[in-house]
Amino acid sequence: MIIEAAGSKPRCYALVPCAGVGARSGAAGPKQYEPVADRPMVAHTLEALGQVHRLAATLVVLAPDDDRFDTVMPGFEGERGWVARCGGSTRAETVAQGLVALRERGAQPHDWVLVHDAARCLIRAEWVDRLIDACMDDEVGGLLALPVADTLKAQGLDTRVAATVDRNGKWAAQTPQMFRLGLLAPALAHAGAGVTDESSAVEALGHEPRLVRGEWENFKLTWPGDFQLAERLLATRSKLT
Ligand SMILES: Nc1ccn([C@@H]2O[C@H](COP(=O)(O)OP(=O)(O)OP(=O)(O)O)[C@@H](O)[C@H]2O)c(=O)n1
Ligand SMILES: C[C@](O)(CO)[C@H](O)COP(=O)(O)O
Repeated sequence: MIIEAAGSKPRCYALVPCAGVGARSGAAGPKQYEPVADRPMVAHTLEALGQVHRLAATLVVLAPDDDRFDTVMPGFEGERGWVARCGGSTRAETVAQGLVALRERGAQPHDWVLVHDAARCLIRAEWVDRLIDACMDDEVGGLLALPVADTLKAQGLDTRVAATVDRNGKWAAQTPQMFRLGLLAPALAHAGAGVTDESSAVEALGHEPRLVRGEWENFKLTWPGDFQLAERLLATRSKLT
């Protein structure tokens, strides 16, 4: 259990892992800088997070040799926008290093950290607010996720079906994932570099994070075709607003 310091209300910080290479995307460089609806993907992500008023600051964690962010996001760094060039070779390492950077910037163990993939650029402020509302008074924290809608197949040899897996009660994890800094840091240290999301690390310590309904549109741009889909969705949004 994280003890709250007397008189100090927990703050919420966003931590955006942005140090991947995008190997599955087919892009020539890191996919977070690929243009989507006329802007680099990460610009959409950070614009949405900037509209979440309960976030005290957003920390973007870049690869140590990143030379693109400052060009595509001039003026991002300031009171509510922080950058740390300490990304690792896996997402979990990037997030763990980002937590150290948050501590160096004054975040406390009882503060909440909302980890959100740079690659989920269709996130909306209202969905982040939904997660904060659901988790703020929770002991552990939680994540946006969606109940699995398709029938699930387990792969056997040569892409043949080995079994059909019961989809009942199964959810696909999205981000943001929201945990106290003082729980998430030791959870990631315990889980190691290969863990694919924050929730699994927290679960491995015996906790049961809260599942908060996400949105289909909050998908992660992973494969080449995802970029055209995101482009179409963003175009529809700008016509509506
Ligand atoms: N070493 C890494 C790997 C991933 N990420 C970030 O984690 C998010 C989700 O990861 P994923 O979609 O897997 O991104 P990539 O690792 O870039 O893609 P791929 O696995 O296809 O190489 C992305 O915002 C990505 O930049 C990161 O910060 N550091
Ligand atoms: C964190 C995540 O986006 C939740 O679905 C996902 O686990 C990231 O996985 P990846 O293999 O790094 O894309």
